[in-house]
Amino acid sequence: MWRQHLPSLLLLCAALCVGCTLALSLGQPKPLSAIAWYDVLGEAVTLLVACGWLGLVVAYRPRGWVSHCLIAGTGLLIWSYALDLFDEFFEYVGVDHPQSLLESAPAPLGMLLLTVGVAGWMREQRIVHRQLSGREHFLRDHRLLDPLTKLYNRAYLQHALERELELRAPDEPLSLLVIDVEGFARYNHTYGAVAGDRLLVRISEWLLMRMRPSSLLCRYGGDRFVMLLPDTPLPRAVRLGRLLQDRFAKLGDEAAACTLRCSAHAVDGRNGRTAPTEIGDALAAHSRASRRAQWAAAR
Ligand SMILES: Nc1nc2c(ncn2[C@@H]2O[C@H](COP(=O)(O)OP(=O)(O)OP(=O)(O)O)[C@@H](O)[C@H]2O)c(=O)[nH]1
Repeated sequence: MWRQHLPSLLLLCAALCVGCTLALSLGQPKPLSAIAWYDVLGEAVTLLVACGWLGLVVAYRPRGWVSHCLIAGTGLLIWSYALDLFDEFFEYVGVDHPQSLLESAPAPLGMLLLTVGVAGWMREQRIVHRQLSGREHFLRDHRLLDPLTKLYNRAYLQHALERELELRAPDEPLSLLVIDVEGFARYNHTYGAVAGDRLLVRISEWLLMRMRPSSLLCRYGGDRFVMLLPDTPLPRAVRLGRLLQDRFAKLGDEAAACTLRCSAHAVDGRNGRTAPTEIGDALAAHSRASRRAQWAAAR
């Protein structure tokens, strides 16, 4: 993100160099005994904090007038604080007025720009919040969210897969990962449905933290989740499934009563294969694989 702000940063550096050169050329160094070190400490920390603000703005803000105001505002404060620090080490005999003008005038202007920038930032946040809550209402009204985990539900999965099949390039790989919590019925029975609900929410959050932002996690129903993995060939989806199974097994605590079973499926989407067919086949293959594994374990 910071590269977008390179011109503003270069301008700020140039202005600071000019300010420091002027301050150096106008002032005489003070003897060490005349330096007030507590003032130096306080002013240096203030300067560092202002630099930290600037760092946060350039690291996280996109380009635009709000960012320009924030950068210019913090830049002017940095200028003022830097010159303020300088006059702890230099004295300005006979040039007091130009020096104090150089040092003091930018601070109120910087504060003004910062205030305008922060007001713009808050306005942006209100707009983003309004849009997000509008989207959430839409999803809830159209029954596309699972009420327990707040993940998308099976209707949304079908809709998302249909869109993916329509829009993706023909050679772009696409996979589905079916994830089942084995032993969940026993867990429910032992600890109660409320604890079961809590475990489902925990597992959904755990899964969300382990997937790429472009993937989509849905609660298909009961203890079954489906992850839609765009741009993912089957072997990579298989590896992800194994990784999730292994990591979940190492989680310990109450989740140790259950295990995850994952199975990956390549989505073809050709020869008239629709989203419901692909999802249905993936779930059927998953159930067959689970039954086979359970028989093998029971023998
Ligand atoms: N607490 C809770 N339980 C649920 C919810 N939805 C479904 N269940 C229960 O989840 C269990 C799912 O059953 P199964 O799929 O047989 O569970 P399992 O023991 O993991 O069996 P396999 O997946 O076949 O290994 C049932 O007991 C359901 O009553 C829910 O929202 N909350």
